[in-house]
Formats: sequence, structure tokens, C-alpha cells
Amino acid sequence: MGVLQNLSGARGSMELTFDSTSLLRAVLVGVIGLPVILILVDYIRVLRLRQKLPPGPFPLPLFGNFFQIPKVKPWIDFEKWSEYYKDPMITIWQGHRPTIMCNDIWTISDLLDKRANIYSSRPHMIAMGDMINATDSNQVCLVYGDKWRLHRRLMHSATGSQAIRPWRVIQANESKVLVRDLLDRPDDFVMSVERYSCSIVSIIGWGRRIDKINDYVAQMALKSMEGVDLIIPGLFIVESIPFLAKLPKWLDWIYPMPGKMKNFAKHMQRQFWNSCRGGPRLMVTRRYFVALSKEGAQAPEDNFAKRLFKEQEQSHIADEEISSLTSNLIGGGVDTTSGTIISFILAMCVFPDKLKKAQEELDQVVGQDRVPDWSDEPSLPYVKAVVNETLRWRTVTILGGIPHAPIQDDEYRGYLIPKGTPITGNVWAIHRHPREFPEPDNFRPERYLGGLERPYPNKQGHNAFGWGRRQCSGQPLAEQGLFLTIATLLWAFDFKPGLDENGKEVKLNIFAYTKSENMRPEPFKARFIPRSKGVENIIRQEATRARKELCAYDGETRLTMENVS
Ligand code: HEM
Repeated sequence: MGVLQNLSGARGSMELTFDSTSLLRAVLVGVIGLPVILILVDYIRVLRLRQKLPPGPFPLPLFGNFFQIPKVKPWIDFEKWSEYYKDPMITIWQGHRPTIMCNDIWTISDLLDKRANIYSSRPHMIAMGDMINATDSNQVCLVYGDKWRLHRRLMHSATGSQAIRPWRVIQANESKVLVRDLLDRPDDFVMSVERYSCSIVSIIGWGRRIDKINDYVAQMALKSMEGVDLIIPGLFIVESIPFLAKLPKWLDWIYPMPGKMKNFAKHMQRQFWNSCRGGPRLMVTRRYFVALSKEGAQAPEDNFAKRLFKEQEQSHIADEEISSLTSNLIGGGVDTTSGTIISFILAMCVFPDKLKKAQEELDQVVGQDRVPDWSDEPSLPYVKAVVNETLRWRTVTILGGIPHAPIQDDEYRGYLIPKGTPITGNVWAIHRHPREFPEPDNFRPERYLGGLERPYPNKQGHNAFGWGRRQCSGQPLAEQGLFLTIATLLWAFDFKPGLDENGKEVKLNIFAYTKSENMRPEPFKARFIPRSKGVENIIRQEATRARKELCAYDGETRLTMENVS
């Protein structure tokens, strides 16, 4: 009996040992083996798919080309890779997802313009879409379909070619105020340009003018600009390993929120964090823009917010969508317009012969006794060419804004382009291709004078505003404003490089640009010298008159991120 008891006891402990070993093995297989098998299967799929796609650097399992893509200005390397692989299209892998980078205008135009019925959607984006709750509610990220059409129609009611006429007066008046600001505070010229761009979209959006450089809305606009970098391929590992975005808050230490995203919502980082990680769906920035729009809807003058709230009853658009539509005026229109004007100022300091030619045209058509206005536009081809050349020479949206994606598998030049693949135009390479633009870094408005100098797939001769049906919704507004502002600035000033501490002119570098996807010149010194005493007097008189006319839009907002959270 005792022996039997011992035996059975021994068997029990053997069973126990056997059970715990197999359990351990099963756990090990589950925890290590299964993910390894899944990663291998996935990698085999990537390698097979890779054979059908345009060439590109060899991807690693799980990470793709994440470690090969430079974290600073990758567009320069994308162009070099395209030369190395002798193909205008290259494939880069963000984890197991391919992105196709087009480095040549004819290729990208074949896809995004000629096959626009297929290539007008957006890819699924993690950092730029899911993590900021924009995928289903922001026009910029919406897939091709009815919701996107509705958003685009609504946006065009504020910024489309039919809608922009009434904004001419506002843009002309704000340009005059800008010119006076540059005269009085030349060292703050960047901030003055930003105030100007922000004020125009704020009047259109909420019926409220931005008067001060440090206005709260302007500050928020500039902070939120960092959001555009969420789109740069290879910058955020979360695009390669999307599940990192879904980690609960207590696992922050595994994948801390990227610094750029923190800055994006600096004031309300905690709330922002919550919304990204399964917390309240409505981000505080959204709430802020909803509140700003509700406040705008009460403004005396007609504005976009007012019309959207009226439309809400008919189209049942959610508050979130109103917030994204109005905030896109800022997200789309401030940094882009400001960056273009700052590049124009740099070009005028560095290429004085072009400045002189434009001024000769202005003197002939307008004279020096009045400021140019919209009626002069047809008679100022050189000024128009300066605008186009600025947009080409140093395009702000250096990777073409947001990638497009096809709604079905497609084939092009023998390559497969799978449904949903991000297609990006490397504007850095496209706008500097010597075949279309000989001596591309030379600022030459003549490229656009009397028709295009070289063949190009569109009449405009550049793609600063993107491609096909997703082309920038604000293009008519931006072009109208850029013409008025650039004409007024050319009429008013001789632009010269600033002076150093010894009173000598500084040497300006036309390649010193920021590393953002919305690139702009690194800070530089410039002088704004009125062309004559008479011109200076007119600037001051016109600015005073313009400021009076803009009074209708004066007003303060009491709203801050803090008090809407
Ligand atoms: C110089 C000024 C501007 C430049 C260079 C610019 C550039 C771009 C680019 C490259 C795109 C992506 C196009 C594509 O996907 O093919 C875009 C889209 C967009 N832009 Fe602009 N933009 C400017 C001004 C504006 C302004 C003033 C607004 C609004 C007030 C605006 C609102 C938008 C919107 C809403 C989209 C998304 C279009 C869609 O997905 O349907 N932009 N912009």
C-alpha cells in the first residue's frame, strides 16, 4: 500500500513535470515561434511581391527599408536611388507595405492624371490618419468616394475658382498691410508673412481677422504645421509596425509618442494622447476648431463656418467634419502660402536681374503712382511667370502633399501596382529635372513666358498643387493671393540681402532649406528698400485705407485649447 502510494505519488509528480514542461514549450512556441513564423511568412510574401514592383533597396523582415531611409530630407536620396536603379519609379518598403516613389513627371502624370479614375484615393495612413483620428473625417485623408466628394464640394464653396472672387479685395488689402509691416519691421518679415496668410484664411473660415503676429489662432496654426511631417516615408516606425499605435497607455515606454506628434498638440498632449490610444474619440484640437467654428458662425459677416453649420442640417455632417474642414483652411493654406512668399523674397535677393525685369513691366503697366490690382493681371505676364517660377523653383510641398493610392490593382510598364499602394511624387526630383528645367536651381521666370519653354504634361508647367482629382482644393485661392501679394511686393521694394554686424551684405544660400515636408528657407536676413519716397508714401496711405476696410473683420476670440478641453 505504502509502495503503491509512493509509486502513484511519483507518477503524479512526473505528470506534473511533464505538464509544466509541455506548457512551457507551448508558451515558448506561442510567444516566440508563432510571431517568428508569421514574420517569415509575411517576409516571403514581401519578397515575392517585390519581384513584380518597381526596383528599390532590399527590404528587411518586419522593418522594410525603415533603417535605410534617411531621417532628414529623404527626397534627396529617393532621387539618387532612382538614378541608381535607372528607373523613374522606385519602391520603398515601410514594414511590409510598399510605397512607390515617382521621380519623373511623365510617369506620375500617366498614373495620377491620365488614370485619375483609379488613382484618386488615399492609402491607409497610421501617423497622419489613424493616430490623429483623421482617416474617416478629414478631406485630405478620405478615400475616394461620396464622403470625400461632399467634403471637396463644401471646401470649394469657400476656395474654388467660383468662390474666390469676393476674397480678392481682402487679399489685396492684406497684401498692403503686409507691405507696410515689412517696411516698419523688416527683421520680423517671416512672422509678418505668416500673419498675412493666416489672416486671409481666418477671415474666410471664421469671419475674423488676425491682427497681431502673436495672435492665439496664428500660434496654433503654426504649431499644427508640424503635423505635415507625419507623412514623410520612413520617419515614423509606426508606419512599418502599425500595431505600435494601438499599445495601451501603460506601455508608453515601448513606443513613446514621437516628438513631432507631441509638438503637434503640445498644449493638450495628455488629451491628445488619450484620443490616440483609445480614449475619447474627439481630439481636443477638433473640439477647439468646432468651438472656433461655432463662434465664427455668430460673426456678423458671412463665412465658411456659418455656411457649414447651415449645411449640417441637410448633409448631416458631424461636428468632427466641420472642425476638419475649417481647420484645413489653416492646415492647407498658411504654411504653404507663407513658405512660397518667403522663397520668393529669397529669390529676389539672390537674382536681382529678375527683380529688375519684373519692375520694368510693372512700371510700364501700372506706373509708380498706384498699387497694382487684379485688373492688371492680364497685362503682367512676367509677374505671373515670377509666381509660377517661385512655385516650381522651391516648391513648398516637396513630396507632393499626401500620397495618392489606386482603388484597384493596376499594371504600368510591366509593373504591378497593388490596390491601396501609396504613390508619391518626389517634387524635389520632378521640379529639378534638367530635361524639363535646364539649370533647375537658376530662378528663371522666362521658363513660363509666352508658353512653356520645354514640353510638360500640363499647361501650367509645374505640379506645386499636386495631381489629378486630388489636386489642391485651395489652388485658386492660393494663386490669386500669390499674384496680388507678389505684384504688390515687386512694385514696392528693392529686395537686398541683409547686413552683418560689420555692415557687409550677407551671402545667402539658396539650398539652405528646412527639413520639413512643407519646406521653406532657413532663417535669413533681407532688406526691403522702398523704390522711391513716393512709393513709400503710397504704401503708408494704402495700408491705412486697407486696414480701415478690414475693420469689419476685427474681433477677439476667447477660445483657447485649455478652455475647450
Ligand atoms: C501655395 C499654396 C499651396 C500649395 C503649394 C498647396 C499644395 C497642395 C498639395 C501638393 C496638395 C496635395 C494634392 C494631391 O494630393 O495631389 C494639396 C491638397 C490640399 N490643399 Fe493645398 N496647397 C496650397 C494652398 C492651399 C490653400 C490656401 C488651401 C485652403 C484654403 C489648401 C487646401 C488643401 C486641401 C483641403 C487639400 C486636400 C485635397 C484633397 O485631398 O481632396 N491648400 N495642397
